Amino acid sequence: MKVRRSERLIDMTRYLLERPHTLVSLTYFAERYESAKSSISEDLTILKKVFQSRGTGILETIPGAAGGARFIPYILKEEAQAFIDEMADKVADKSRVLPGGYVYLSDILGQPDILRQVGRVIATQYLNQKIDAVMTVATKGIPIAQSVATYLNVPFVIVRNDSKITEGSTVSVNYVSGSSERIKKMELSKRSLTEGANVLIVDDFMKGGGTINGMKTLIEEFDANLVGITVFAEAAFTGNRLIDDYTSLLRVTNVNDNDKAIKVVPGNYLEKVFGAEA
Ligand SMILES: O=P(O)(O)OC[C@H]1C[C@H](OP(=O)(O)OP(=O)(O)O)[C@H](O)[C@@H]1O
Repeated sequence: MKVRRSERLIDMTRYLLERPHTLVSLTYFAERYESAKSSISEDLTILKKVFQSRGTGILETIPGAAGGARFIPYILKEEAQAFIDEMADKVADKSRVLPGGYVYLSDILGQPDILRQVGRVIATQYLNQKIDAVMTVATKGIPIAQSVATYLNVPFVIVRNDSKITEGSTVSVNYVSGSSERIKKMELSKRSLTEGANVLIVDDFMKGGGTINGMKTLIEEFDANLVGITVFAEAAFTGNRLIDDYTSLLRVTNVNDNDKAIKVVPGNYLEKVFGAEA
């Protein structure tokens, strides 16, 4: 039985939002709603306009027999800026200061609504780039990687600091933990990445950059390509930071575990993604 437009629009919206970066054919929708392709095209035009005006994302419409629609989630600069400012206020709490210049983030990055926004913000930075996998290191980076991977609709791979029989054969690299000057090892299952894969690195926190640098080395070992590095927060680091080309949502500019002082400002995300006037 033919489905009314109001019902089609609601169901199409859900269907497309659950399948970001995926081309859904006109034929599929026409059969799903037992409606003419011309009606579906009109539906998609309505969705395209509303998604754009409400800042939901881009609805690419591809014409022709093999045509269809592809939903690309993004976040508008104003919404991203408001979220980053809100996170800066949340993190700038002296009770979060940890020894060694680290900051306690697990409560913030354990909240689904915050993780959803973090994923949307980071995915927006890479929406026009070919990403085959999102990489992070266990443990605290995992929820961020899962959220970004959901918005980009690609797998995420987890680098580990310990060997597990359940990971099968692995590639391992030694790296200098930038903060502690200690040699550490990280490894990734050989099944995780294929040669030439385009990889995005994400993590919750960067201080000396040694962890990120270790993941960069792993990507080289797989003959894969590093597309970008984005972290939720970076700490001011006076040493020789091992990473120079990265993006951060927040920057912890002043943290002192003696007097528990902490100052948090927006990182370089807004400028890198939306331009200098951000
Ligand atoms: O830039 P660096 O000086 O290398 O530090 C950044 C590391 C340290 C910390 O992880 P840990 O707390 O060591 O590990 P886990 O995420 O498993 O808690 C954080 O999640 C980053 O991965």
